[in-house]
Amino acid sequence: MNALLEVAGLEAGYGQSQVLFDLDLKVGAGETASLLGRNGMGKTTTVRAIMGLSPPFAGTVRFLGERIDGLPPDRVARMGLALVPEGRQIFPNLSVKENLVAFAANRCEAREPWTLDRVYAFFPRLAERAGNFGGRLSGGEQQMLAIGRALMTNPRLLILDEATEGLAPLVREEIWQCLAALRAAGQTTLVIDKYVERLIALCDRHTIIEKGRVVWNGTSAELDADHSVWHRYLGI
Ligand SMILES: Nc1ncnc2c1ncn2[C@@H]1O[C@H](COP(=O)(O)OP(=O)(O)OP(=O)(O)O)[C@@H](O)[C@H]1O
Repeated sequence: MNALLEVAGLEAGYGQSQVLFDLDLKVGAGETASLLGRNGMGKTTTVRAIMGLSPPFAGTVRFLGERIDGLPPDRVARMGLALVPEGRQIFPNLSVKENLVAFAANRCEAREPWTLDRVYAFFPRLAERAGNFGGRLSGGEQQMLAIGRALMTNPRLLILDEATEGLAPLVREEIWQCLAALRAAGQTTLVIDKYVERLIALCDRHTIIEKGRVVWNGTSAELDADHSVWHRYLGI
């Protein structure tokens, strides 16, 4: 696999408290990958370490073959990584349009970059609500805005942390469809979520962590075929 992101031997945590141990993770160019695990197992910490938000204690994070561990978050973002964080964190007092243009860039030098018009075509609901404050949107619209804002940076790698959390089933389905469309468009994506069946349908490969360590990784076909893994590590 031609790895776009390659995490090796990652150890990270908060202050004296170590959360991740010798964690390896790869995402190939053009792949959609998932990071799975029960609550509190270290998924968000992994993403924070990749993005430079929680500098690793040890290990390496390579992006396009270059070391990015230890770089500040803005440098990591400029390399072409974009995070849609847990809780969305859109700007409530900026309009939809202002949220979208705030960090616009063409990080991956795409021939057909994401622009305001393209994001509006992808999420017509955002076009309808262009002048509304972010804080006045529904949960699903806020999630679309968070994804649209990340796409406006034209990321080489899009990371979504619990993008469907707290959404009604129909709205959740809209987000899954949007992720499938991004995959079809060739977007490389790392998805953290808990809906295994939807992730199997969406993703190429999966990594499961427990107590900060990788306990399983494999393809969708392998995860689909072994429900004992779901039971053992995901409590399903
Ligand atoms: N800011 C922090 N300071 C100290 N400990 C933290 C902090 N954030 C998370 N932790 C701890 O790190 C561990 C891993 O948390 P993390 O948020 O990475 O898990 P997660 O797998 O993303 O779970 P969830 O699905 O609940 O978000 C947990 O024990 C958590 O209590």
